[in-house]
Amino acid sequence: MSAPIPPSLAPAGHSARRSPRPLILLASVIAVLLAPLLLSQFSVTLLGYIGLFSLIAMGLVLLTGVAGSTSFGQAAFMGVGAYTTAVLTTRYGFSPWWTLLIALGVTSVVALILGAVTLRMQGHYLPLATIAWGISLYYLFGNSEALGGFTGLREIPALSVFGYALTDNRAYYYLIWLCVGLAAWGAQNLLSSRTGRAIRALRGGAVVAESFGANTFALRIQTFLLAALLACLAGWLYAHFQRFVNPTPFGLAQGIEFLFMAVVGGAGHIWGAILGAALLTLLRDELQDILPALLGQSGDFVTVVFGLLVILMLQFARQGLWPLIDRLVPKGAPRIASAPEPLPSHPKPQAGEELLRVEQAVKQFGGLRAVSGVSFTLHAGEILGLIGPNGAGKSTMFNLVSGVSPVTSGRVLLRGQDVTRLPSRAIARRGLGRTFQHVRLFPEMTLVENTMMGGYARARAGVVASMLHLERREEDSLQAAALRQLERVGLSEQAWLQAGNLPLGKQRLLEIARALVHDPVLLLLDEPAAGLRFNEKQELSALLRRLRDEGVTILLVEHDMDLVMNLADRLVVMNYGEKLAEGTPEAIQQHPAVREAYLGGVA
Ligand SMILES: Nc1ncnc2c1ncn2[C@@H]1O[C@H](COP(=O)(O)OP(=O)(O)OP(=O)(O)O)[C@@H](O)[C@H]1O
Repeated sequence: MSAPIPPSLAPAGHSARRSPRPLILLASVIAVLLAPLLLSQFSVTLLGYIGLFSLIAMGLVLLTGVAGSTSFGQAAFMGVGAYTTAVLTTRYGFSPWWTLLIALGVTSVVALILGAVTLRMQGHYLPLATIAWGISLYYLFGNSEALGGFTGLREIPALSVFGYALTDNRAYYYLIWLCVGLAAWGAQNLLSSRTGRAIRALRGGAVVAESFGANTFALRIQTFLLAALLACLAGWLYAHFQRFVNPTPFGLAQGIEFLFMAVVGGAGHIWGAILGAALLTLLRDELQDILPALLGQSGDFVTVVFGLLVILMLQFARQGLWPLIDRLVPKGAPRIASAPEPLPSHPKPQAGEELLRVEQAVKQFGGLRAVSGVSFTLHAGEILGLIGPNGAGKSTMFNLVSGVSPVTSGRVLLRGQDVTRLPSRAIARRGLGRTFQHVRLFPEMTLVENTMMGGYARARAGVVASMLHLERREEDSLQAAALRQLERVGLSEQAWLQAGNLPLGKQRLLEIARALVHDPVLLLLDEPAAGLRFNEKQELSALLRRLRDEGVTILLVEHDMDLVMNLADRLVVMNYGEKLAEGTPEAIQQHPAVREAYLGGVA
């Protein structure tokens, strides 16, 4: 069945004119193709290095810029690729094309082991771990006699393609830039896909991505693996380009420089990786002659300059240089599919069906009982308000229901199924959608992209299908679902604007649209009226009432008594972690214990 998009959803805020971007891309490809014919041998070699470093910086864009996991150890993965082929070709006579497969395999094993051990680390522990393995692998290369020690391995054979030996730097240049082109295409595809959006969401913390049903640890591992494989490919190409390897280019200093490339170019942008690699490689080439002459002494002053450059970038252009360039070129109008397939939906509950049952839930934080034996039920088509004074345990209860933190004892059942011990992504996949007390959107992404994130669990395409752009139909369906929910919450006019441009009230509506794309059977709203103005609160009330009338079931944690009393069908009142009362808003307003403990003069 096709689901046409209403004409009212035509994209606003985009240029109707043709974007020059395809032409610029074509001109860049032609420039890359012609460069070896016009430039000196030295310049072609330099461009070859830029290509190699671009591959590694692209991996870092995905890993660090997009997924938010900082790595100083990518040079070590380049070393794994280079040394694997160096040893196998020089010592054992393997064909280089076989060694590519073996190197990718070895890198996968190393990356999966390192990733499994280190990627669970939070904060600064992960970068420290990447430094540790960067140093370890460097000394492993240097101290192993089998790997040629610090003097390295020589006479690595040239690659040959269809019997034609690539002994000329120009031929390598084309091979390297073919790899760069394919990697950039795949990475761009990935970033604009369902998986790419979930990887982007990792920066917002695991709780957000898990609330869409994404397995954040698996996403981190996949991104880590991808970055490692790109570095390995660069290392393999490097070994056959140089025909010689030693440990120096795979040390920590080089790992840091790769990170600089990504930061300077624009750590969140694939093209920024190429820009950063080009700028720093060309700058190093120029400065290593100029600086010693200028300063009258020899030494690695280039790294000092790079360090200062990165500090300045972090101070004045934290997103790197690419966004500054990108802003100058207008974007084309987005493509809107005309008749996409609908996405799979959760089976709809019967009116009045018991959706949620919380039985004697207890949450203990050390000596504090934040939730103490609370029970309640929620039926399909209801709005249930969870209220109570500050510190009463509402947010903790919200986290127990959504699986963000496990109960100490008691049970939570969703549609009759025990979900007590399930992680939040599994509960999300059973039909729970949620918003956050402090809005957790992605300000640089459009409203449509933000909303599409919510449909993660309703689509299937993984990393490989996304990189090869085989998920187009699914993407169309996700986009159509996102546009429909944006219209439902009244944001279709702004659909193609960046979410960061919205006032808080609209951002809260956008979070609701994102949760609705998930097709929730139960919607959890955590203080949706917090920080809203009077008009915005009225808009929110009207929307929630409309959603209830359309059959959406809502559990609402809210401080605004006017809003909650007028909206909720029933209320559960918590105080000091316990359930104080339960009933209709009218009954609650008359409840003596509630009046005394909480409502005071409001009732
Ligand atoms: N992770 C935690 N570790 C320790 N104590 C916690 C933790 N989370 C919450 N608490 C404590 O549990 C109690 C209940 O907190 P909770 O945030 O659930 O209350 P609340 O009703 O949502 O309050 P508010 O309306 O201010 O958001 C508080 O005393 C709080 O300090």
